[in-house]
Amino acid sequence: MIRPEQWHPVGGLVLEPNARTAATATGENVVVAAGPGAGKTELLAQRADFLLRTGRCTYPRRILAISFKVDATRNLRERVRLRTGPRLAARFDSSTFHAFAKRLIDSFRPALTGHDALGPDYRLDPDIRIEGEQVRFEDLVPLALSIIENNAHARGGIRQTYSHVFLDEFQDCTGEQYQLIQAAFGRSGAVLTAVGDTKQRIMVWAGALDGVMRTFADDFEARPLPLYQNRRSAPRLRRMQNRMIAEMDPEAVSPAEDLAGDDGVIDVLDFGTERDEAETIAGLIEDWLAEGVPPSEIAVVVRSRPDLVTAALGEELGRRGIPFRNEQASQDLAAEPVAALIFDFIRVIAGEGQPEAYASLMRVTARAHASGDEGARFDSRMKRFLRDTRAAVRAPAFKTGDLEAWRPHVDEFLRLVSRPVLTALSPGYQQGTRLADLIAQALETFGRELDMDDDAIEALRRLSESDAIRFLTVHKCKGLEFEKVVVLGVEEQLFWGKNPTTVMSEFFVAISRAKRHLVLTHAGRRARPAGAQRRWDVWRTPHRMLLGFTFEDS
Ligand SMILES: Nc1ncnc2c1ncn2[C@@H]1O[C@H](COP(=O)(O)OP(=O)(O)OP(=O)(O)O)[C@@H](O)[C@H]1O
Repeated sequence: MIRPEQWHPVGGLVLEPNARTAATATGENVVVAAGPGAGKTELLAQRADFLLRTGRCTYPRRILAISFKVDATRNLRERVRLRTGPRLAARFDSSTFHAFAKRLIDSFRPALTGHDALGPDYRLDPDIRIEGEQVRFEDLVPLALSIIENNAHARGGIRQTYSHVFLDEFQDCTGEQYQLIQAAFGRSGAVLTAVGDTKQRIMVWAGALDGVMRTFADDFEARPLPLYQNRRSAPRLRRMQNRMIAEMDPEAVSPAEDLAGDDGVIDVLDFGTERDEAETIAGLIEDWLAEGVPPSEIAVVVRSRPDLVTAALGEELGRRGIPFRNEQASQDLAAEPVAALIFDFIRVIAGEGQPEAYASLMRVTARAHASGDEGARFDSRMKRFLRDTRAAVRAPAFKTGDLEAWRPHVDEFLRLVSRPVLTALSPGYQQGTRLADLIAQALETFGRELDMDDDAIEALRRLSESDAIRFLTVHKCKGLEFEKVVVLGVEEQLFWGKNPTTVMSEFFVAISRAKRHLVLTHAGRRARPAGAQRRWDVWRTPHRMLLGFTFEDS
């Protein structure tokens, strides 16, 4: 343990004064409002390191960090583990609002009474609530709130557990979520740190509270500590962001002298049709890859309906053998341990030299039998099975491009791993049909990728994070950053909405993901893609207002 004055930011980072104050605050709540790339998430990781290393978060109490997306929770957990080491990081719980609420329900379920009462084997379902048996995802936060509000034992338990609470992307907190935070930690000894950016508020449709950061500052007497630097984007890109900030939040504008410099590129490309667009953008991407830009540093962002808007580009990339991943379908799935297990299995039997996949496969399957003779027998059975299956899928008669040919092998593998090991992979797998649904989804997703080129290893590359270019919606790209960002279709027909502020915030989130190179496109005509069921506008108009922010003031 070290004294607070001995603490330095880990990784040799230099924190600007407000960031350092927020990272090392001891008795007071803090709200950090800052623009894109200011290092808000990094600040939380540093703060966790400070609290754990100096013992300000006293053993055995813990830190709770709440983010909005599963991959953001993973990212933060991983950063803290790397910075602080596994032993101290074990007291850092990184969770989504839904997961936190579910944990409360599972721990204090008998406190739910009347219509809210739930049996021990209750299930989760996306759409249907059945009294006593099944709840929807959207019911989790209100049920957890009811527990906290009505049960002093639960309230006391949660307050005893957590001495510090972090709230990431707080601008998107909804009324219900805010109530849960208030009920759990309002007027308690817990110290709260909230970070967010009102200009990136894109969850208004889901009930994000108007002015939640200000409300929080008032209710929790939190000290506002704005950050001013942008650690992510090159100056030319920051100047474009700054022109948008001047419209959205004039007080947060940076002085021009802070943004001087020629580094960074913004291209606006105008196309006749989506085919021309696909060809040029695929060509650009091919060049970037040839120059050595890693695929994981390239993202294509669309406002909505990514599967339709990117269809032509996907075909063109496929034709050129460039792996890409449509995150709409696969991002959440890739985070599921059972999907990862299935993909690793296919990698091992279909590919050459897949040491990482093999090692993680064996790590999981080793759990089937702990140790001793039985363990050794299981191990050799698994190895034999893998050898035989490898031979089977390499036989000339095996139809590599047909999902149905793979299915019996995957089924056999999962049977061998055994159901108890599979259900132990994640707490949610014991409930209802979740495990079976995920297995079916993993196979379907693999099948869809397989249809593109009949190549199992290429299909899996497209599904893996590091080897594929990512197609993302604005909502999925929140909190991420890439060297090259292409925003496809900056058109009135895509960037529209009842609330112009939200449209602007969404565009702002998209463009602020780029570190050095931003490409904005629009096409005059987008042919109706196969599978477009709802309204589809063939003729398109460039979004002049949004594109106007690319012009440098002279
Ligand atoms: N103090 C610092 N010094 C150098 N680099 C930093 C510092 N803080 C953050 N960074 C880097 O800057 C980039 C942006 O940081 P981070 O993702 O934490 O920003 P953010 O404020 O959460 O952004 P956004 O709201 O746009 O998602 C990251 O690459 C991070 O590693």
